[in-house]
Amino acid sequence: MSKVVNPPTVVVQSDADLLAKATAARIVTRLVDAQALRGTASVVLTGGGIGIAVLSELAKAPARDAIDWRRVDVWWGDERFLPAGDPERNETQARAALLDHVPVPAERVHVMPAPGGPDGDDPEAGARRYAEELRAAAGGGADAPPFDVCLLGVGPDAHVASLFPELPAMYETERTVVAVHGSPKPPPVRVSLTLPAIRGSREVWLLAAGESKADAVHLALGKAGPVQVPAAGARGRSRTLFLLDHAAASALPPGLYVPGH
Ligand SMILES: O=C(O)[C@H](O)[C@@H](O)[C@H](O)[C@H](O)COP(=O)(O)O
Repeated sequence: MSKVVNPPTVVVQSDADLLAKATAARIVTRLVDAQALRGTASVVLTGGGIGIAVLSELAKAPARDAIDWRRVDVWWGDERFLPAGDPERNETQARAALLDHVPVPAERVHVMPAPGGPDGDDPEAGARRYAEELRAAAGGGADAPPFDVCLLGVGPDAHVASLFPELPAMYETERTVVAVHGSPKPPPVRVSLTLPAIRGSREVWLLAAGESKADAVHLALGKAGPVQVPAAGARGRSRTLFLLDHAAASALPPGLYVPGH
């Protein structure tokens, strides 16, 4: 079967606040539609400012209860390898922003490893265990489920999840989850989905707000390769959205998107 990847769609909001609200609304529709089609829905969460702001807006959105939270699987695109409960963990922030406020069953919240857990202090062992969890959820011999939506923040260096330019994880073609050492964004040790796992998603949504992201967004929509520009390699099987605010879209050539209000 030939693999056709649709070109990304760019959607621009006036500022970060509206971007977070509009993305939250979009998540409601996406997960409700997935449940109507397949019974369950799956979402991959991201850390970072805009990613957590989206979760806070989702918690506040009156329509959030249109989602049957008992049938949602929650995964992470990356995690900072810090002890459970650490305020800098993406998990801790996602729980405070959303997961503590909606009835997702604990067994459907697929937390990435933390030091001091079943893997000791070994992020590689944790990555292997998370990969097993993905394989078990996917069933049928697949390596990872086709996530309904994979949310990814974008860094100023065009990183997504904990996939940083030129680091060994960018060369991964087999594994779905890897440990990352030497992350330029603190903390240095992280666990991350790889591009092969991300690309198995039905939809990938890249979120960026602020002028510091403008060049990264420009490169990610150009012809750059994913080793240098990880965001250029993050694409969904059926759809890829770049959800931006005006500042993050400011380096894009005219004509790439329809200017909003
Ligand atoms: O653990 C993390 O920090 C991330 O998951 C990371 O990939 C983040 O999404 C980007 O760095 C964007 O973060 P900001 O929105 O805060 O710039």
